[in-house]
Amino acid sequence: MWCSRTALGRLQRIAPCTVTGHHRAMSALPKVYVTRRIPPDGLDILRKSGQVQFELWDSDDPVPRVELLNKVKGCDGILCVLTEKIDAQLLDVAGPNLKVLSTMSVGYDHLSLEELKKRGIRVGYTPEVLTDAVAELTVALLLATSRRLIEATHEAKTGGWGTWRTMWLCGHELANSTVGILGLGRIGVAIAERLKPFKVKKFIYTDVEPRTELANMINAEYVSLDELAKQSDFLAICCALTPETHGICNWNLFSKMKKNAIFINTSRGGVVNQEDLYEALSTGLIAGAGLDVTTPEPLPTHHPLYTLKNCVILPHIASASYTTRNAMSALAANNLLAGLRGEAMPKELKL
Ligand SMILES: O=CC(=O)O
Repeated sequence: MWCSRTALGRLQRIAPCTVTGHHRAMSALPKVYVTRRIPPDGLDILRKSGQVQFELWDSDDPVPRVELLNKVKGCDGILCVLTEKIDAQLLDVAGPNLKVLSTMSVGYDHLSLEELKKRGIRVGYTPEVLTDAVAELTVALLLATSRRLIEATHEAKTGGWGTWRTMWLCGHELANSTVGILGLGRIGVAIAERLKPFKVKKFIYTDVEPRTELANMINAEYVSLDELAKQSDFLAICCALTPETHGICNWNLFSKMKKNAIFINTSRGGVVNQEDLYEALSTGLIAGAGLDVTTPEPLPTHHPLYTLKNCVILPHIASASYTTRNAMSALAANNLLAGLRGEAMPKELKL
């Protein structure tokens, strides 16, 4: 029977399944596997649709690969999150019934698009609904890094706060600065819109080609990657992780940056060469880095980047607001259902 309870060893809690759909006709309903406990709005949509029977990995932790491979067999649809690698092996195991893959993320570097396309599987993702939350967090991380907030609270808590000192915990301010954006999309624009009231002097950006319409919204100038590195006081990384952007933030880039520059990454850890970033931060080549994403995730607690006062590391929380995560889960559910009905998805990735 599709509904089963699975014991998964000591670390993993038992993953209860959830089945929805009309009982009378359940066996006729498309089968869907949901790879994680997703926020309630998305689950409600799936439950109330009466359109699918679905099983859920009802845990906050990722489904073990073996279990995932077992569960996707014969499925018509999969709703996944960014920790699941959707590759040829998984798609082969899932088999020919699989028509729709819906990811609850704007990023899709965990999906093998070529393999999906080859099999005619449609893909839904969740852009736009998370733009505000990600931009907000990026600004928070930028300010925490440039104004040294984490270091400062640590000093206050641990007795480092002596008298008021003239140069103690000085940081870098946004007023009159040049802000660079690597990869100008909706999120980059939303970040710039939020930074503008801080009296930023100039926005510059680079991308594979000029994004004139978006750039006009924030009066940003298109420059080369070299110029972006040279001119930016603050550099925000907003590009997708692709073979072209993998490791693009490396020694070559850092060595061209200003000594006072603050580097902020809320896209994917893979765009950064972390050894080079460590060197750049520890030798004072650049002033600081704020990272919401790393390689790997979680970043092991013994990683050298944690030893640096000028590196602020967050555990990939850019879209983590209640509203946004619910909106992402609702959109992922609606993408899945529309795809299974053979209709246009609210947000479909063009393969
Ligand atoms: O990183 C988060 C996402 O891709 O949605």
